[in-house]
Amino acid sequence: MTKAQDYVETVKQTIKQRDPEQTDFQEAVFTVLDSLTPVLEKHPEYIEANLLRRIVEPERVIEFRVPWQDDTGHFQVNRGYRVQFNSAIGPYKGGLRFHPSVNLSTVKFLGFEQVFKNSLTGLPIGGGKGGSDFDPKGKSDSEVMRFCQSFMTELARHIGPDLDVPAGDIGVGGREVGYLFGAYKRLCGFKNGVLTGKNLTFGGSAARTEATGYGLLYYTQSMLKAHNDSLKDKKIKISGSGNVALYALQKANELGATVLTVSDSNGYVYDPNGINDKIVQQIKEVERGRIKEYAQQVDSAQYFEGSVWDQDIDYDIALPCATQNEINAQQAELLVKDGARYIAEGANMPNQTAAIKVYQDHGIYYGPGKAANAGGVAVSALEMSQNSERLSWSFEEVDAKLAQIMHEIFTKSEKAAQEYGMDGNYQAGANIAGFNKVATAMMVQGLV
Ligand SMILES: NC(=O)C1=CN([C@@H]2O[C@H](COP(=O)(O)OP(=O)(O)OC[C@H]3O[C@@H](n4cnc5c(N)ncnc54)[C@H](O)[C@@H]3O)[C@@H](O)[C@H]2O)C=CC1
Ligand SMILES: O=C(O)CCC(=O)C(=O)O
Repeated sequence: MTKAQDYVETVKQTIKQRDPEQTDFQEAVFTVLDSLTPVLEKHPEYIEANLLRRIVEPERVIEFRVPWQDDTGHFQVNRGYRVQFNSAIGPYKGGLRFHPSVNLSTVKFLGFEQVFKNSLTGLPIGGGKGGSDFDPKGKSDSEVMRFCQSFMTELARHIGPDLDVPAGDIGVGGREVGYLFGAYKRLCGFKNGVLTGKNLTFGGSAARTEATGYGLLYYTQSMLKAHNDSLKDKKIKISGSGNVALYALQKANELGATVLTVSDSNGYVYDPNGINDKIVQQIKEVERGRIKEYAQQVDSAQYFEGSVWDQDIDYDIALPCATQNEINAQQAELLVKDGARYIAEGANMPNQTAAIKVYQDHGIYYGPGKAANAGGVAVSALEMSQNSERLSWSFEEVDAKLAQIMHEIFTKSEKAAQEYGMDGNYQAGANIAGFNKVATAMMVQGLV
């Protein structure tokens, strides 16, 4: 074992011992650490400075009670979190997730990923993430509002436009960001740089709603182009039907691909003629319905219970846009068998580590979430810029910057992989390129 390998193993063991139950967090961290061994060989000063041990420890973890009243008058309690992971290159930045599965391991894994993702955007944002085990599904607007108000009553003291700037994630969209902003304003006054993903009427950015899904397709375009390929006439499988999935679908249709599937946590719809994004938008964004309603409206579509990744059909590109660990090794084997050659992650960590190994073994081009889905946070950072200068840019201007940023993220990752002799390994490339900037910043800031 080299000194670098030995150091990486020691850091991994420390995490396993200190937080044995945080399996999602461990998965995210180990994937990054494994990519960094060659960087440590080249930079022994990072080992000397115990940099990895510091980088895997959040700067601050906030956990709080969120009491709220439901429509029947009963008092309910949820748990709220904000993990302020790393502020080496800018204020903490990252979304809030409201979903019953949220726990400390979830927000720590998401916060850790966010550090490297935000670095890859080239914009001055550190990494953070938060959320709650509150489930907005099935709740009335009034219940969601009361929950958001209570959540912000505690969170407000920990955030600010130059300190920590939350946004949306699963279960937190425009409605929730609006309620959270209203509550913050009553406590601290109108500072629109405190949250992103806001409504356009009070400082939201054009194209933020579309940014993660559109950005995913811009990244995928760059990846295909690197292999003299294009999206035209490609068959795509998308999972999820939320914010990321919907706008990935819309952009894929616009770019001439055929999207065969979308899904939710109950099942998926398959339409060999191509999924119509306007119908999905109406069902999910307007009616807040379930995806099976699509098959009730479109003759050529069928609805199936279960995971879309168990469906056996030929296709070219996989875009998982639902949630973490949605694809296991067996499902990855099926993807290979079905002829898919590219996979780019709209969701955060949708592939289990064993699934990624399958892609590597079969030469499937794999774009990791921290690169492929960075478009959302990139446009959030552009929203912060617009708030600071008290101006609003046009949709076309923001969209053009987004496309440029996604292209640069792909190129940076590709080059970093090449530099370390791992040509075509976009996962290692993204981890290394994201790490380099944060590492340099931490080294010159002394013991932080
Ligand atoms: N909203 C954003 O700007 C960004 C989101 N992401 C990631 O993208 C993913 C999706 O987020 P959003 O679209 O914003 O959330 P959303 O709440 O709008 O949609 C989530 C979607 O995933 C589906 N889903 C949730 N749990 C599932 C499960 N266990 N199995 C199958 N489907 C499931 C839901 O039915 C829904 O269609 C998450 O991993 C999130 O962290 C990443 C970057 C930015
Ligand atoms: O726009 C943001 O700050 C949040 C984006 C996010 O949560 C993510 O990239 O996973």
